[in-house]
Amino acid sequence: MISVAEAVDHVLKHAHILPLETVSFTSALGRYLAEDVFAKEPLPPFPASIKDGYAVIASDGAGTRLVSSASTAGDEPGGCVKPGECVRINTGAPVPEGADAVVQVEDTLLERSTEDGTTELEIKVMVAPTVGQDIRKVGSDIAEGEKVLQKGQHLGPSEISILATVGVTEVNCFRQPVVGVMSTGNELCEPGSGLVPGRIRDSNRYTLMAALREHGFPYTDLGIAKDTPDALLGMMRSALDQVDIIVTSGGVSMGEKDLLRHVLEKDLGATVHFGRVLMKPGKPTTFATLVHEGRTKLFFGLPGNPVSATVTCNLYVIPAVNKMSGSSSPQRTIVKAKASETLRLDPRPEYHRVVLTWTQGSQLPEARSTGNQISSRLLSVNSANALLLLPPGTAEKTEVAAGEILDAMIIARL
Ligand SMILES: Nc1nc2c(c(=O)[nH]1)N[C@H]1C(S)=C(S)[C@@H](COP(=O)(O)OP(=O)(O)OC[C@H]3O[C@@H](n4cnc5c(N)ncnc54)[C@H](O)[C@@H]3O)O[C@H]1N2
Ligand code: MOO
Repeated sequence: MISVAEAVDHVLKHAHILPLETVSFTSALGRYLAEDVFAKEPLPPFPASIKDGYAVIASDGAGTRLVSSASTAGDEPGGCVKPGECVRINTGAPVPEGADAVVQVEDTLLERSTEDGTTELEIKVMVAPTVGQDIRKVGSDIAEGEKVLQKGQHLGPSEISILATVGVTEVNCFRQPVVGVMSTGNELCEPGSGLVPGRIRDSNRYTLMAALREHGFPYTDLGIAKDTPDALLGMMRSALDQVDIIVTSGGVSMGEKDLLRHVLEKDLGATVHFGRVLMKPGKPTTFATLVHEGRTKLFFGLPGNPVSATVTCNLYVIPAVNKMSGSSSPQRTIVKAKASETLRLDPRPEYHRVVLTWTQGSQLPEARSTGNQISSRLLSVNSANALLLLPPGTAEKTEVAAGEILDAMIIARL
C-alpha cells in the first residue's frame, strides 16, 4: 500500500496542464491565465479629482476665488484655471489645465452666489492648498504598459475587474478539464426514488458533481452503471470521447462485483498507478491513466462508501482538476488547528472530519470532531469544513490529546 503523499505525487505527475483557449473576460471567472496582461493606456487617463470641491492654483494660497466654471465626471477635459480663479469639480472629473490642486468642499466657504442661489460666484479657500493635493496623476493607478496580471494567476472577481478596466475583453486561459461523474452499483437508485428492499439512494454522484460545481469546474453526469463488466465498459468507452477525467465511485474493493480495476486494465488497456492507499477512509482509491485518441485521460475510482468518496475527492480529484486547469498550487490549503477533545488513533493515517471554529483571542482554530467517523456515515461530513490529519497510532501513542496542535486540510468555504 502506498502513502497518501506518494499517491498525490502520482496524480499530480499525470495531471497535465491543458492547452490554452481564448475566453471572454465575462466567462473567465475561476480560470487560470495562460498569458501576462498589460495595460495599453495609463489609468487614470487624465488628471482626476479625488474629492468633490474646487480645482485651484496652489500658489494662490488661502483666500477668495472666483468660480469660473464646473468640471463633472464624464466631461471632456478642457477649460483653464487662471490665477485667482477656481473651477467647481466632482470626484473623478478631469482637473482643468492651470489647476494644480483640489480643495475639498469642506475646506471652503461659499461667499457669493447668483441671486437665485443656483450658481456659485465666489468661494473662500480656508486652508492653503499644496501642489498635487487631491489629484490622481495620469497613470498613478496603472502606468501605461504596466503588467497588471501574470501568467498562471487565478481569475477571481478582482482580476475580472482589472481585465475590464484595462479593456482586455478576451484572454488566453488554460482549458479546464471536463470531468465525467459516474456511480457504480446494482443497489443504487436515484434520490427521487422511494426505497425498495436492497436498494439505497445514490449520493456520491451528487456529492462529486456539487464539489466540481462549487469550484467552477465543468462536468458531465454519466449516470449509474450496473455491476457488470459490459455496463461499466460501455459507459466508460462512450464517456472517453467527451471528458478528460472520469471519476467513479464504488466497485474498487475486494468483492466479486468490484470489477473496475479489471475493466480498466484488461478491457481499456489503462495503466493503474495505484489501487490501495494507506489512509482512512479511502483505502481502495484507484488511479489510472490511459491514452485515448492521442490524449491522456485520468481515471479516479473512488471507494463507494460516501465519506470515503468525499474525502478522496478532496485529496486527489480537486488537486488534479486544479493542476490541469493551470494552477501552480493545486493542493488544498492546510492550516494548524487545536484538537478540542481526545481522539483515538487508527493504525492508518486518518482524515478526521472536523468543524473548525475561530474564537476571539485565540490564535488557532479549534477542531471539533463530527462524531462517529465510520465511512458510511454521511453525517460525519455534515458541516465539516476541514479534515484533521491524524497520524497513525503506535504502541507508544494511541491517541491525540485535547489541545494538541495538528494539520487540518480546509475542504469548504470558511
Ligand atoms: N474484504 C475487504 N472488503 C472491503 C475492504 C477490504 O479492504 N477488504 N475495504 C473496505 C473499504 S475500506 C471500503 S471504503 C469499501 C469500498 O468498497 P467499494 O469501493 O468496492 O464500494 P462498494 O462495495 O461498491 O460500496 C461500498 C458501500 O458504499 C455504498 N455506495 C456505493 N456507491 C454509492 C453511492 N453512489 N452512493 C451512496 N452509497 C454508495 C454501497 O452500497 C456500500 O455500502 O470496501 C470495504 N470492503
Ligand atoms: O477506506 Mo474505507 O474508505 O475506510 O471505509
